[in-house]
Amino acid sequence: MAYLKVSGTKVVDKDGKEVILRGAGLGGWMNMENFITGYPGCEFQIRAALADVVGQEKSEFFFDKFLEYFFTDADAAFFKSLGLNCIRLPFNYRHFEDDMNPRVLKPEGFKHLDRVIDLCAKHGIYTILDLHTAPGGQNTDWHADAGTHIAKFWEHKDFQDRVVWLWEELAQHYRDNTWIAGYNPLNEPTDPYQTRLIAFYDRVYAAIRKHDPHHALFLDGNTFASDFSHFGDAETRWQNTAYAIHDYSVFGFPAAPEPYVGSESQQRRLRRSYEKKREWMDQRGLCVWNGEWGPVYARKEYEGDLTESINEERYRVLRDQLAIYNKDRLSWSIWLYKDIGFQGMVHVSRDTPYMTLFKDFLAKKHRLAIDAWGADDTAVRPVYTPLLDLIKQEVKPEHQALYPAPVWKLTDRIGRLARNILVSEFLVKEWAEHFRGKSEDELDTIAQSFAFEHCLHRDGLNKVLTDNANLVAQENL
Ligand SMILES: O[C@@H]1[C@@H](O)[C@H](O[C@@H]2CO[C@@H](O[C@@H]3CO[C@@H](O)[C@H](O)[C@H]3O)[C@H](O)[C@H]2O)OC[C@H]1O
Repeated sequence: MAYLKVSGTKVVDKDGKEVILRGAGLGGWMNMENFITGYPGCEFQIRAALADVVGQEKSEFFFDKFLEYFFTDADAAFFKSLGLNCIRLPFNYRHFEDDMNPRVLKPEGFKHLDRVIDLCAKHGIYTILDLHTAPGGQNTDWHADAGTHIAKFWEHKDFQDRVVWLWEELAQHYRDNTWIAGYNPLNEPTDPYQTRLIAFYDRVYAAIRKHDPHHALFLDGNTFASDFSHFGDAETRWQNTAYAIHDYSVFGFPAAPEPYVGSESQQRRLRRSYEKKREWMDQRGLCVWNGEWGPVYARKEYEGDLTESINEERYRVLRDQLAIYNKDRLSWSIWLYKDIGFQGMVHVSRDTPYMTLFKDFLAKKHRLAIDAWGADDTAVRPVYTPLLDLIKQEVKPEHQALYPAPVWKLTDRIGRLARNILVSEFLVKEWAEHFRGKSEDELDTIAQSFAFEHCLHRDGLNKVLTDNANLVAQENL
């Protein structure tokens, strides 16, 4: 088999035939995330806390088992059966490099990544490798696993040097694997000055190409993959490269300004926000990949009787987004394949050992709104309103919109710092304490909760995806 390539606006195979990549992201796996796997804060915090409670060896055992069960042959077979052909694989740099031992490759990092790439290949599924975290944090959010809202990656050359080094290692390891559709060197950068991102991309491009002239690159726009306005003529320096937008629509989230009914003006808004993100590529005839998109879903335990109607509305957003993408023959990767029940195509059943163990804790997390993604802060809003009012009163309006504004409003910033970073931090130990005294067998059973066999399917979402797969197959879209 030969490598896929980017040619003009398309991804093509060796015969120049267009291949539209349609799939999902394996978030929460080699880069764990709070709302996906159910812990508070960031991955580095819960890993340290679990080691404190059960010891380093048992903690490593648990996480290794978690990585194993999270994606197996059964997952790949199911994924393929939905008519999808590509999985984006987000991973945390810490699997490959220790902060206390920089630039020394940890070969064990390849264990599960290689395994899943091969499993996917066996089922005819392409993969895209996504470095989802970088030393210091390349963006302001929890999924950069830095524990802070300041993206230090942009301020320390050494952090950037380390990522360039890591991609050289990865490129050497994967250069011959034709089932890898390409590399996505940095998830959702937020560089407040914009220019440092382009300089970094120039460096990482050259570093990868030194070892691997074949694989396509998928480069995210700045500010959570939404803004290419400062890319200038950079595309002239980068060959075999596609550009990644992340096309989340506010209509797919609890913060939607109004119920989504698919009205003309709502559809126009969906399309406008998508077109704005891809403007730079369209002006230059470049290839676009939508690396993340998709609504979150209501849950019976929180939204009660409204659950089904809310979710029907979200499926409608999904269908309308897909109609837009089909028209443009867009390659996309929906967020997300598996989780504990908020956004995934499959989710861990509530009667598993993990979900039973954490039932009350998860309810508390929800009440305190300590995960940022799709948060419902109703129960705690009165606590934070005085802080918001104070800032509004005391800070000049022109100083209130700190980057990444306008994507982050003032309320988002307060929520991120006060709830998602500060309050979360206090709950890390409580999460880890649930494991105290557990034997290896018990830890294994808990980790097994994430296995495909113990997951339920989000049928509404999967039906939209398979209907779409049938449609595009019939109509050659
Ligand atoms: O790991 C993923 C992560 O990659 C993803 O990041 C978020 C993407 O959306 C950001 O906000 C959106 C920016 O564009 C506006 O148009 C949308 O309305 C916003 O939702 C957000 O700040 C990022 O954290 O999110 C999910 C993680 O699991």
